[in-house]
Amino acid sequence: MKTRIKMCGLSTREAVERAASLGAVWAGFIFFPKSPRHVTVATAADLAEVARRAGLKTVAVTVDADTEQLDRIVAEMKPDMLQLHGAETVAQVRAVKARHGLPVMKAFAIREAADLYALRPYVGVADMFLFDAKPPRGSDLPGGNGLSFDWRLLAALDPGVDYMLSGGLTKDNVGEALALTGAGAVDISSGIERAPGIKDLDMMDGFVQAVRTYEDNRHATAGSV
Ligand SMILES: O=C(O)c1ccccc1N[C@@H]1O[C@H](COP(=O)(O)O)[C@@H](O)[C@H]1O
Repeated sequence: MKTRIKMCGLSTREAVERAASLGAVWAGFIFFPKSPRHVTVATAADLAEVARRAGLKTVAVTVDADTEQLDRIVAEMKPDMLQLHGAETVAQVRAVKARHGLPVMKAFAIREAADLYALRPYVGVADMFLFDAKPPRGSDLPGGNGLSFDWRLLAALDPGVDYMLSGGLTKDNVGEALALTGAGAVDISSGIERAPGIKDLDMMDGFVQAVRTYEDNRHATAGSV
């Protein structure tokens, strides 16, 4: 099966259209004012419309958002999925799902094996998981730091857990990340930027090409005797 790709932190029509033409599945929009990728709800609503028309699913990325903020994002942007990238509790995930009737992807920051225990109570509640690196000390950003974690830790995961691998992925390391984890979906933001918050269309091309090259090589190896 083809690796599903989410391109996150999109803030221009060009980047959204390129993500679609490259066959990405999801376009992510960041609602976190301290992020260089932050977009207003109005901008996200416009870009989400472009994304939908181009066949992309849209993801609203929020960090410990309150009810009022989520209500507004859902009403105006009409996302297909909510990515909760803060310290949202199981009860909050359940409440968000009940209120909005949308799938929720809960993000977890991973540095060591024990960090994976945190997701246990969310299994069966969150629709999908996202694994990112822990932010460096003093960082204002809970995600989008361009840092990766030890992908081998995911070997301990229950194979039934549907997740997206993220954190510091680039065209140069995504093949190794996929080989080590067997992830079915990847999420990239900084690795397709020429400067914080500025997506680079050539880097977007390069990333997707690297994913597809990995898949072609894997199939070729599997087919050889
Ligand atoms: O990208 C951001 O600025 C951001 C801000 C707040 C929460 C999440 C954010 N991004 C998410 O971070 C990961 C990894 O990004 P990167 O490839 O390492 O830059 C990704 O899931 C984004 O959705």
